[in-house]
Amino acid sequence: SVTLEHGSKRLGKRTDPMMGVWRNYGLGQFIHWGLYAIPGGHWDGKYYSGAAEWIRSWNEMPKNAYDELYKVFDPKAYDPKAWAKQAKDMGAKYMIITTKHHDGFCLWPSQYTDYSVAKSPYNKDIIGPMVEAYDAEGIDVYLYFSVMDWNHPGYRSKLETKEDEEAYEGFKEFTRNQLLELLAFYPSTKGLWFDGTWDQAWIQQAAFADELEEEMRSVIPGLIIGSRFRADENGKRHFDTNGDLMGDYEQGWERKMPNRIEDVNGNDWDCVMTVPENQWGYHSDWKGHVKSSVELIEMMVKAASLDGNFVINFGPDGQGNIRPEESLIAKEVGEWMESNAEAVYDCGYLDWEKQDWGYYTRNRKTGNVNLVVFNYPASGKLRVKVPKGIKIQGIDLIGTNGGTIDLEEIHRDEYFLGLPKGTDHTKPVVLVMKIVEGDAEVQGVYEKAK
Ligand SMILES: C[C@@H]1N[C@@H](C(=O)NCc2ccccc2)[C@H](O)[C@@H]1O
Repeated sequence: SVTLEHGSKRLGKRTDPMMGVWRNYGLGQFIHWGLYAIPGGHWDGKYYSGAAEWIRSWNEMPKNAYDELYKVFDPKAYDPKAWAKQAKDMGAKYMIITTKHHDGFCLWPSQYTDYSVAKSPYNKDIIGPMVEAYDAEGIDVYLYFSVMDWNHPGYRSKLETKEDEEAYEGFKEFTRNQLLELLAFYPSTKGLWFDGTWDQAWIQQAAFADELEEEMRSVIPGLIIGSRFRADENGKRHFDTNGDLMGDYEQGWERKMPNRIEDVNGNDWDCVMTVPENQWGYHSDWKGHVKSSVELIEMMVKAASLDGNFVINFGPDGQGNIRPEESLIAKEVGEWMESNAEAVYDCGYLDWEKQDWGYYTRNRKTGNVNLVVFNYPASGKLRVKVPKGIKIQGIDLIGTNGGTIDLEEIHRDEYFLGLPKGTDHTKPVVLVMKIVEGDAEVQGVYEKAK
C-alpha cells in the first residue's frame, strides 16, 4: 500500500458507542424536500421523466424560472410533528433531511446566502422545528448536505482557468461556513450525509476536505460522516488508493443493495432507497414500478442480514403534505415492525449458509437467530442447517402469526421446521431461535408467548 496524506483515517469499523447506536438502527427515513417539490416533475404542462429534484437541469425548464420558485415557497401544510409521529409509527430509528440539495436552496436561514427560506414568503426556519420534532420522538437526525450547489456563483464542476480557481476558493469557504453553521444551529445532529461530491473540482480538494472533516468532527465529537464526503489526494472516493474505506461507513448503496456479505467488505453501510424507481423529490405523477411495503420490508431485512441499515425515502409535496402512497408505506411497514422489529433492530449478519426461503439475522443484544421467511416453501417446512455443534434450544414464532412449529431433525445439524397450518404468508413470517452453543439437546418447541 502507498502512504497517503489524505486517505482513510482508520482501518476496520469504528468501535465507539455512537457508531454502535448507528449500527443497530436497522431502519431510517430519508426526506427530500425543497423548491423542486413545487413543480413536482412538471413544467409548463410538460412531464419531466427525470428525478424530480433534478428538474432544474431539464432543458424544458428555464433556469431562471426555477430560480424564482423561492418567491412562492410557503408550505401551509408543513407539520414536522406529524411527520415525526408518522416516522415513529413506521419504526424509523433515524432520519436524514435535505438541508440543501444540488439547487443550493437552503431550508435553514443561512447567514451565507440569500437563497434560503429566510427570503421566501414562508420566512421561517424549516430545519429547526423538524430536528426538534424528531428528537422529541427519539429519532436521531442526520443532515443531508449537497456540496454541488448550482446557485452559488463560485461553484465549478471542474477547474480550468485561473478565474475558476479563484472563484472556487470562495466556494470552498462558503461550503465550510455553511457546514459549521449547520453544526452550530443544530448541535443535536448525529451526523452528516454528504452528496454531490463527484465533481472534478471537488475531488481535487483532498487536503481542504480532510481538514474540514477533522474540523467538523472536533465541533461535534462522535459525528458520523460517510464515505461520500471526500476524496484522497489521488481523487479516490469511497475507498482510498489503498482500497480502505473513507469516512465511517460506506455510502455507495444508492437505489441498489449488496447481495452477499463479501460485497460489503467488512464495512458498515447504509442503503438509501426510493419508493418509485428513481424519484427522491416530490413528483406528482409517479410512473413505472412503485415498491410495495413487502418489497421494502424485504430490502430492510436483507440489509440487516448483511450488516447494513436501510433508509426509505419520502418526498413531501410543495405544501408540505406527505403523499398518500408514502403514508400507506409508513403504515404497513410500521404494522409489520410492531411485532417483528426484534429481527431488524440491533441485528446483523449471521454466518450460516444462506437459505432460499429468506434471511437470517443475528440479534447482537440477545444472541437470538431470526429466520425471516419471504419465500414460503411449498412443503410448508423450512430446511435449516445449523453449524456443527449448535443445538436448537427452542423456537418461537413471532409476529402476527404465533403458533407451534413442528421441529424435525432430519440429519445431524439439519432440521425441518414445519410452520403452523394456516400461517399467513402474505407477509414475511419471523421465527426466533434461541441458540445454545455445545451439546444441549433440542429442548423442544414452545408456544409464542401470548
Ligand atoms: C440521494 C440521491 N443522490 C442524488 C443524486 O444526484 N444521485 C445521482 C447520482 C448517483 C450516484 C452517483 C452520481 C450521481 C439524488 O438527487 C438524491 O439526492
